[in-house]
Amino acid sequence: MSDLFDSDKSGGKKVPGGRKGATPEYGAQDIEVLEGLEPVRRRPGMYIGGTDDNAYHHLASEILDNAMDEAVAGHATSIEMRLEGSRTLMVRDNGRGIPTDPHPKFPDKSALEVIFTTLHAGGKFSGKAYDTSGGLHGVGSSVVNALSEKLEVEVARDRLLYRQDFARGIPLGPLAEIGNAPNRRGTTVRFTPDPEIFGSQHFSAARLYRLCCSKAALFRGVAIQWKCEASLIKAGDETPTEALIQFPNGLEDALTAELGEKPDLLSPLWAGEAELPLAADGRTGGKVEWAVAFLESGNATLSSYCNTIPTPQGGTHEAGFRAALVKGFRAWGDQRKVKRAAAITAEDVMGAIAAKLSVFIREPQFQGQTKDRLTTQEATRLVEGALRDRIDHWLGGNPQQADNLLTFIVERAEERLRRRESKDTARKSATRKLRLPGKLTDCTRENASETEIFLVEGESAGGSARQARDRETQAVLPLRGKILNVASATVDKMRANQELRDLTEALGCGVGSTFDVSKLRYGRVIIMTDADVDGAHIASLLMTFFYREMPDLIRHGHLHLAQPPLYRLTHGAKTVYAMNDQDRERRIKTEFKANAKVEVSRFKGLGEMPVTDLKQTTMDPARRTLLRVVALPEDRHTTNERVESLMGRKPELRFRFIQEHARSVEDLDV
Ligand SMILES: Nc1ncnc2c1ncn2[C@@H]1O[C@H](COP(=O)(O)OP(=O)(O)OP(=O)(O)O)[C@@H](O)[C@H]1O
Ligand SMILES: [Mg+2]
Ligand SMILES: [Mg+2]
Repeated sequence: MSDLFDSDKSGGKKVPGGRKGATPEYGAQDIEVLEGLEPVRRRPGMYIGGTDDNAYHHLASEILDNAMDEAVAGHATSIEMRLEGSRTLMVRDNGRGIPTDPHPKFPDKSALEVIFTTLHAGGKFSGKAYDTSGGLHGVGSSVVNALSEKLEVEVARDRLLYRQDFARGIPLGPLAEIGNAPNRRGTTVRFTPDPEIFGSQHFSAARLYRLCCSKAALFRGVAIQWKCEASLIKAGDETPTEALIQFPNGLEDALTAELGEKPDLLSPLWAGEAELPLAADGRTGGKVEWAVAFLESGNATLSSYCNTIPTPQGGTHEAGFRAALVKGFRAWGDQRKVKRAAAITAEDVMGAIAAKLSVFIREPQFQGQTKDRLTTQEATRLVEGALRDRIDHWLGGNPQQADNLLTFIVERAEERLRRRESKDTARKSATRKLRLPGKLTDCTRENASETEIFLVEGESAGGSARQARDRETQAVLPLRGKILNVASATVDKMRANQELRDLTEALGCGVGSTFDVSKLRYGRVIIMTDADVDGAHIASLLMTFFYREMPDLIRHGHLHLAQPPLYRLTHGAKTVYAMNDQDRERRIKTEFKANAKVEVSRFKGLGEMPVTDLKQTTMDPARRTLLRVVALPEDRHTTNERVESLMGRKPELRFRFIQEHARSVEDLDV
C-alpha cells in the first residue's frame, strides 16, 4: 500500500528532447488503482465532504446513524454517547450487534471485519435487515475506520463478547472472542480521528450533544444517554456532563424546546405523524412526522430529515411539504371566498413558519455520502399526499384560527407583490431579468445605458472576447459562423432560427411589432467580426436583420461595428496595428524609420488574436474606434427594396457609418 505514495516508482519517463519544463510522458503507468480503504485516506472529501470541523463531526454522525438505524428498525432502545477525551468518542447501542460470523464471500474474515475494512459492505442494500435506514451506501463504518488513528469495536452477541482493533483502517489482529456477555447485546465503537488527516481538530461537546438531541427527537422509541468529562466542556457552554435525552412527543417537543420561553405564536403548534402508503410488496411505506409553528415575527426555519439523517439542503420531501401547505391555505381561502388567497405562494407560507419535518422512507436517495439533500423523487408525492388531508382537517377544525392564519399569510403575499412592483419600477424595465440564452456571457452592471454587448463570430472568438472584456460593462454573445440570410428568408423561418432567437432574447427588446427600445438591455450593440471578407459578410447579414426587424435600434443609434485590426506591425519595442492592406503600407511608411525591418503579422481571426491585443485595439472603450451604424435617411420603403435586392453582396452600402473614437464622435464618409 505504501508504494502507492512513492512517486519515484510511479513517475513516468521524461520525453527525450522535450521542451524545457515539459511534463513526463502520460501513459498507463500514471493511472493508479487505489485499493481497500486507500481512496478514503487519499480523498476524504469524497466521503465526508472535506477535512474541516464539519467533516470531523460527520464521523460521529456516521457511527451514531448506524446505532439509530438499529433503533429505528426496532432492535435497539438505548444508545450511549460518551466523549472520553477531546478526540476520542464512544458510541454504544443495545441492538442486534454487528454480525461476527465468517463472511460467505471472505470465509477467513468475520462479517464485522469486512464491514470495517471494505467499502460498500453493508446490510442495508436489500432492505431485508432494515426497512427505513439512514444508512444505505455501506461505507460509513469503513470510512470512519480509515480516517481514525485507532478504532475499537466490541460486540455482545449470542451471550459472547467479541472485540477487534484497527489503526488507520488496518486490523491489528482478527476478531477475538474476549469473554461472556450473558445479559448484554449490542455494538460499541470507540474511535479517535487521525491527526494526520485532521490536524489538531477535536470534538465539540456542544455540537455532539445537539446531535444527540436532534436524533432523539426524530425517533421517540430511543433514549440517548449522554456523558462527557467536565474538562471537555468550554467555559460558558451549558452542555451538561450527563443527560438522558428522550422526547416522548418527538418533533413537537423538540420544536417547543427550540422556540424557547415566549414564542410569538399565531396559533398552537400543528404537529402530527402519518403512515405512508404500503409498498407494492406489502411492506411498510414508511412515515412522515411534522411540527409547525406559525410565527408573528416571521423568523422562518425549516429543519428536515430523512431516516434521521439531517438534510440541510432540503430536497424532495421539503418540496412535498411546501406544496401541501400552500395548497392547504389556498383551498381554505377558496372555501372562505377569500379571492386574494389565490396569490399565495410557498414563499409566503414558508416565511411564516418554524418547522421540523421528518420522513422515513425505504431506499432513500441522497446527494453524496454526507447526505445533505434528499433526491428520492417519490418523496414529494408521498409527503404531499399524506399532509394534504391533514392540513385541511386541521384548518377546518378551528375556522376562527384558520382565518387568522390565512389573513396573516395573504398579507405577506400582498406585501411581497408590492415589494416586487416597486423594485421593478426602480430597476427600470430595460434591465429586467429575462430568460437569457445560455451562451450569453452577461455583464454585471444593471444600468442598461452604461453597458454594451459584443456579437461575435463563433465560439473561439467568443472565448477571446470573454477574456478581453470588462466583466462589469461588456457582455459577449457568440453566434454560429454563418447566420441565416434574412433578406431571402420568410418571417417564420427567420423567427425559428436559433441564432437569431438567442440574439433577440439577449437584447430583450423584442422584434417587429413587439419591438420596444426602452427594453433594450444594453446601451450599445456591437457587431465584432473578423477583419476579412467572411467577417464583413456576417456583419452585413446582422445589419440587415436589425434593419428589417429592429429598425429603431439603428435609428436610436444603438448599433455599432467594432474595428478589429488585421495586422500587427512591430519593430523593436514599437507595436502598431493596421486595419487593412492600405493602412498597413501607410503605417509602415509613416510610423517606422525608413528601411526598418518591420515584422508584420496577420491575424487569422479574432479567436487567434492575443487577448491583450484584442482588448487594446478593439474592445477597450478608452482606446478603440467604433463605427456607429446609421440608416440612410431615405424613404423607408425604397431602402427596404434596395436592401432586399442587394442582400448577399454589399448591404452595408445602405448604411452610413459614424466613427466614434474613445472620447470624440465625428462624422465620417465611408
Ligand atoms: N451499530 C450497529 N448495529 C448493527 N449493525 C451495524 C451497526 N453498525 C453497522 N452495522 C452493520 O454494518 C453495515 C455497514 O455499516 P456502514 O455504516 O458501513 O454502512 P451503511 O450503514 O449500510 O450505509 P452508509 O454508508 O450509508 O452508512 C450496516 O449496513 C449494518 O448491517
Ligand atoms: Mg451507516
Ligand atoms: Mg463499510
